[in-house]
Amino acid sequence: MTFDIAVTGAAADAVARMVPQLVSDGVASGITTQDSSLWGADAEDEASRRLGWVEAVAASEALVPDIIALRDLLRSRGVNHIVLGGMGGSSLAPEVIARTAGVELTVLDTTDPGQVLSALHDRLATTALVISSKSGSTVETDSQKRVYEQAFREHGIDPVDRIVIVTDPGSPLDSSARADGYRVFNADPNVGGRFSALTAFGLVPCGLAGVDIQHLLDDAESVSLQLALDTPSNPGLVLGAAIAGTRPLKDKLGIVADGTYIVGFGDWAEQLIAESTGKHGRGILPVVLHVDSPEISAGLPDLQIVRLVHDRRATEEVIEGEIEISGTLGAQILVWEYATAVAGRLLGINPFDQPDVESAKIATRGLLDARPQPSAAAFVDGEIEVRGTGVDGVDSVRAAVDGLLEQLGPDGYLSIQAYANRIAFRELAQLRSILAERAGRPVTFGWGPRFLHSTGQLHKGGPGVGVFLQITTVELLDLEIPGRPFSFGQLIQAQAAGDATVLAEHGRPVLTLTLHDPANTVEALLSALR
Ligand SMILES: O=P(O)(O)OC[C@H]1O[C@H](O)[C@H](O)[C@@H](O)[C@@H]1O
Repeated sequence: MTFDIAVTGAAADAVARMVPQLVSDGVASGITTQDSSLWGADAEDEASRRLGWVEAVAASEALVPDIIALRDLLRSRGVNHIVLGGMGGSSLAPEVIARTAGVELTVLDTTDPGQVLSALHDRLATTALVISSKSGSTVETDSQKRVYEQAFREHGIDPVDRIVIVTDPGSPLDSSARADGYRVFNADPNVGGRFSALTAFGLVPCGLAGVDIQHLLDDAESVSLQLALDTPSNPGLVLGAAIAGTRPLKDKLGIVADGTYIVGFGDWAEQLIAESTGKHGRGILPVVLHVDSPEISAGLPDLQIVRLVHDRRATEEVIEGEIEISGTLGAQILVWEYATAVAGRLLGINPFDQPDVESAKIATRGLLDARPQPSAAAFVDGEIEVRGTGVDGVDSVRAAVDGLLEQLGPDGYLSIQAYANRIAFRELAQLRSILAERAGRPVTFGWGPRFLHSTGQLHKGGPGVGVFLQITTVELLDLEIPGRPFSFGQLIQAQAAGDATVLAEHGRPVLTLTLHDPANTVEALLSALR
């Protein structure tokens, strides 16, 4: 199994219409030789610093022996548990790679105090922490590092022996970590976060956890020549045209794991597609679905289904209108990166920037500085406070959510954003299918603050047709962030409130449900909405 793609229906029409032009324009070879002019003059400067991923496989080979040597050293010291602190492109790929390999890696991409506390209390004596941040300035990652440094010290462990840093050369984290004596792996600064899966960002945490990272690179290498060629069968051109060339554009992309051995691929692809394409009022909304999700059989004209199947045989039985893909994880990562770059060209956008991510960060910082009293709830239903759009004249959570769904347009979608402990309250994710039944439109589910570094860009910069259901939780225990004037609990609340403010400024409806003592209210919420 290397990589196979089959297209039917509108996707096949798009391939027939677009690929010959992409071939004659030399797009595949242009991407491979890092031609930064492929996305227009406005994107050229950024693209000139963002195409290093095309040679990531070759460049990363040199890292493998160092990572394996460090893994063995840590193991010889009794370290058998790896935690990864990082957000977005610095954590989504490692999670998929490790889960697919069946290797334990604790991914801490949160500011939820309960989830951070649980991680801190989990095998600290035999844990090493990888702190990954390209920019070296992401507040979540910095907070995770601070709290682990303190915990290690309190347990008589020198953090220098247990914390490994992955960052770009010259970042603030690079300088401070080197000064503090940490082991630092530098990544290629000419690769953006969401394209960094096959660089040190994907390889260091996974390799330390025990994944066969050489195998991953070999799988990617097996498609790299095919991807470089200006031929009609180039899978990067075919997939790019199939997802971004339909007319009218099917701008929701349902990603369905249907037999693939890859675990959680949609969670990684979400960031790649949403952050790369969702800007200037355009974009493709990734929607992670199950085989039995209501959207699949609903016949929605703007939803393109891509099914990740097990092998070539399955791709011979493609469901009409769908795209079917099989392939190894390494191959899939590289093909989807090429396809996303191709999609950016077809959509006429710069696939390498994320202009609207910063707005939520600014709003969060403003709230952390000013610490305003939270606005009064419009009403309280049981233990759930209700605020936001469409709550006038209603007095139940169910009626408020119905009011939100009524604001869905014919091309709209519902985004559920749960700022919560995604381990302890994983059943909150059931809200997706519960509300998809009722909404009749695509529904996405994201954990906050992790989605802010992923689909968050598209929700604010994309076509502007989403309606938003925020779930926030107030846990009984909070956790201080050493050396910071705010706690994890205050940070996550400010992140939720900041993003709600920015979405509202974009004219989008936002309904916020706040669950006090979530251990006792999550089930009540699910029951209220079933
Ligand atoms: O790796 P870092 O610099 O910490 O960035 C983590 C994430 O931050 C931002 O949200 C960017 O939009 C993402 O693309 C990036 O992956």
